[in-house]
Amino acid sequence: MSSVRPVPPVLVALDTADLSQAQAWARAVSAAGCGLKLGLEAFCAHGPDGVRTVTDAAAAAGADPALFLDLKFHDIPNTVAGAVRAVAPLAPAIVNVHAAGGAAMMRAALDAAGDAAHRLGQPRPRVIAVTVLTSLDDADLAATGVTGAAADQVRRLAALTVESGLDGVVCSAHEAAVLRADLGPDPLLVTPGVRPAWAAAAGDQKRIMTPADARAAGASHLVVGRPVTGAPDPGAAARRVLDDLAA
Ligand SMILES: O=C(O)c1cc(=O)[nH]c(=O)n1[C@@H]1O[C@H](COP(=O)(O)O)[C@@H](O)[C@H]1O
Repeated sequence: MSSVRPVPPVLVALDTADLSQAQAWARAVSAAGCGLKLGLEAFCAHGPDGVRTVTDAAAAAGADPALFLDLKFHDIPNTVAGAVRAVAPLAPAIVNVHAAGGAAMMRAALDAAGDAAHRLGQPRPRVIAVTVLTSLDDADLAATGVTGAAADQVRRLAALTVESGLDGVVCSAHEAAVLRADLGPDPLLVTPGVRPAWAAAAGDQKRIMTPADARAAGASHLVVGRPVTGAPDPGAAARRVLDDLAA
C-alpha cells in the first residue's frame, strides 16, 4: 500500500508529559474533528507506547484521528532513516525532519518512510520539513549566522525540500503566500504559530497569524496548541478554530 492518509485541516499540538492530560485532550479535539500532533515532550517522556496510549484513547472514544508525529529529526541520513523506520509502526499520517539537515537526509527519510510503510502494509506517512522555526525572527536567525530575512531562508529551504521529493514544509503563515507562489498547489504548507483573535497570548511564538488569515495565505494545515489546550473547554476551542476557518 503506498497511499497517504487524509489529514484534517487543523492539528492540535498535545504538548504535555502528562499522559492522562494528553488522552483527555485527544478525546476532546478528535471528537471536534481535529487531528493530533504529538511531539518531543510526550515522546521523550513516554516513548512509542505513550503515543499509542494517546491515539488509542481517541480511538476508544470513536474517533480515528490522523497523527502528526512531530519529532523534527535532524541527524546524518542513516540515523534519520533508522528513526523514521522505528516510528513507522505508530502509523503516523505525517512525520517531520529539519530541512537544514540537507537533501540527502531528507531523501533518506522519505525512502525509509516508503519502505517501512510498504513492509507494514499501511499508508506512507507524509514526510515534511521544518524550514525556519516560528519562534525565530530575523535577529534570532542572524545570531545563528544566517543573515538576511527569515522569509528568504524559508524560501531556500522550502525549495530544497520539494526538490528532495518531500510532501511539504512546516513554515510560518507569514511565508505561506510566497511559498504557494514558489511551489504551486501541491506541497503541504503546515503552519504553526497560529493564534485565533480570541487567544490570549502569543507565548514564545514570534511569527503568528489567525487561522482564517493563515488559510487565506495558502496554508493547507494549521497547527494550534496552547490556544486550544489552555482553554477551559479544549473541545469547544477546537470547534471554534474550525469555525474560524469556515467563516
Ligand atoms: O514542527 C512544528 O510543529 C513546529 C514548527 C515550528 O516552526 N514552530 C512550532 O511551534 N511548531 C510546533 O507547533 C506547536 C505550536 O504550539 P502552540 O504555540 O502552543 O500553538 C508546538 O508543538 C511546536 O513544537
